Amino acid sequence: MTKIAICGALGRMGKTIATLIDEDPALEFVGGVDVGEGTLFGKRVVSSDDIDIFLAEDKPDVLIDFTIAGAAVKNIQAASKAGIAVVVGTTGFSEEQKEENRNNIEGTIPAVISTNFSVGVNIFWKLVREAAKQLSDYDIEVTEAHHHFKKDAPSGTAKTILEIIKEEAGDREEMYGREGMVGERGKEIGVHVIRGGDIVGDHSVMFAGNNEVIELSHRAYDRAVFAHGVIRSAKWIAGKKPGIYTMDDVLGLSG
Ligand SMILES: NC(=O)c1ccc[n+]([C@@H]2O[C@H](COP(=O)([O-])OP(=O)(O)OC[C@H]3O[C@@H](n4cnc5c(N)ncnc54)[C@H](O)[C@@H]3O)[C@@H](O)[C@H]2O)c1
Ligand SMILES: O=C(O)C1=N[C@H](C(=O)O)CCC1
Repeated sequence: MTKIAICGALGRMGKTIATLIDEDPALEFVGGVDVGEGTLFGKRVVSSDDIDIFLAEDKPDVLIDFTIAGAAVKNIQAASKAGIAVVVGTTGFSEEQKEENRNNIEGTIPAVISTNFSVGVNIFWKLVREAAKQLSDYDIEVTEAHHHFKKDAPSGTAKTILEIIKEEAGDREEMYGREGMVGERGKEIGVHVIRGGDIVGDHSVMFAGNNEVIELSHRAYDRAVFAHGVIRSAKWIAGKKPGIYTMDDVLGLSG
């Protein structure tokens, strides 16, 4: 039985993940951490100020983090001190925060980090990579849409898409929306962010050439698609050697 705790337990993703853990006979939900205290599936959710005591007392095998970047850095540090594996889905990290996470993880604990835990998105990234490689001279536009409450922009998934495109099609300037006379320009990637309603997560990449357009897109209809990938990662990471792993490792798609 793998014991799991969640940081951000009372949030949208926290509750979705806890529901799947509760239904899985191979997993035990031991509680969580959030800004305020509460209970979830009969287990305590403590204030983030008490994370060290919580980890020492409830001893999870894996700590899952779906909070906000600043909080996630501290939670990963606490897991590292306690020697607990982590699965991190939080997005919006700065380069400095990513470096801090690497320092807290490498050589100390195993971690799966992904900007998107949906299996479909991980395959979508591979399709985008192939298209960017083959169509490196086309104009490329990235569009993402998320719900009204999403804090970071562009989404972590869109940032991963931008990294992939640049790796395959060469470095390009990111152009966030356009207004006025846009005139002549060099190679760029247009980035367009939409926020509204309860959109779970849409991403699309358009490759536009002369007389033709190829568009690749992924749409999530339910947060369960992310949560299922998180559960798969939590089962996979328990007992692994220290280091940072990706969903490719979890899904056996690397190499
Ligand atoms: N990687 C993925 O597949 C994936 C999927 C969905 C969401 N996300 C990311 O997960 C994060 C959370 O998304 P959400 O929709 O669940 O947000 P949310 O706002 O519903 O939930 C976040 C929770 O974290 C809590 N929190 C804030 N600071 C905290 C702290 N210091 N310690 C503990 N808890 C704290 C909040 O109170 C809240 O309950 C975002 O960064 C989002 O982009 C990633
Ligand atoms: O709802 C969110 O917030 C999501 N965040 C991730 C991102 O930033 O890419 C994944 C999709 C949903």
